[in-house]
Amino acid sequence: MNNIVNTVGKYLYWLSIPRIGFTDVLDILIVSILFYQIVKWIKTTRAWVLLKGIILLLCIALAAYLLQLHTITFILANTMSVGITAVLIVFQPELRSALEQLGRKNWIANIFSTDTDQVKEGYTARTLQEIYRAAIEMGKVKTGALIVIEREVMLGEYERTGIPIDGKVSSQLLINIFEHNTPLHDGAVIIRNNRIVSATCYLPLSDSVEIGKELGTRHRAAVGISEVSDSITVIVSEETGDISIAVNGKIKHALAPQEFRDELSVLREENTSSKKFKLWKGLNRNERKNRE
Ligand SMILES: Nc1ncnc2c1ncn2[C@@H]1O[C@H](COP(=O)(O)OP(=O)(O)OP(=O)(O)O)[C@@H](O)[C@H]1O
Repeated sequence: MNNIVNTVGKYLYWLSIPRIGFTDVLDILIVSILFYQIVKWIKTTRAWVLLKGIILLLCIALAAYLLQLHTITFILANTMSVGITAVLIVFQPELRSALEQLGRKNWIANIFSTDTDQVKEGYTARTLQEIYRAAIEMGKVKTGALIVIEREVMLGEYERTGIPIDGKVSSQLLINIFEHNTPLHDGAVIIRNNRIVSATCYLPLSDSVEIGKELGTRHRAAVGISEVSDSITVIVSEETGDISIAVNGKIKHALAPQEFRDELSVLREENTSSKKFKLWKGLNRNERKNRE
């Protein structure tokens, strides 16, 4: 009898609810906020894609371990330690900018803010139509233009190199910005959430050898930004009036109007397919705003 009571007592001991003090709650709260802030930051950088890759690798490592696949477990365990050093080197610019922001940020306001201006709303058909119309018009008269359309990866550090605009996207505004001999025509325009956020932005230049020799720094800058982000960049050549698109480190040069329209429509499809659930509210709100 005593034995049974002792055994049950042992199990009940493990089942008993531990005492939670104020410091434990504070501890969990701080860790949760930190974790949330880190994930939020990662989501706005190209490290997000990498994080998904790391999670996949961890799943494979776990499966290999459970299935006793010793060689795969050994290889993954060893590459991961080297991988961490590689990640620190590759993402050195992002880490540096995060640490710089740490010093600049108003932390209390940031932690408790709903951060509504950071919410991605998705591009409306109207915005894409305005960009299309502006590029075609500028191409006809050979006005050089560089239009970066932000997607998941935030382009804040490039936006800060330019002059803030915060204007609704319209073909007239874009044409006006890139008009020769005006103060805003040099550099790139960045578009976020159907608004032109900044003009005269300086973009990183690509050193890819795949870019044709006939293409100069405007095209290199477009490819450069597409290498460090998931943005889509529209380039209008001042020399030829050709319209090109840079995406994922590649340039699609001298597009026909229909090809250009199709390339832009990718942004619209993103809203209506993969992000349907996440964005439907924001999209409607945005469309309503645009109709007003
Ligand atoms: N790093 C950069 N970031 C943003 N804009 C840039 C950058 N480098 C160049 N530009 C823009 O490109 C213009 C120079 O274009 P350049 O003639 O060298 O390029 P290109 O690719 O030959 O284009 P185009 O066919 O229009 O002549 C600059 O005046 C500036 O507006």
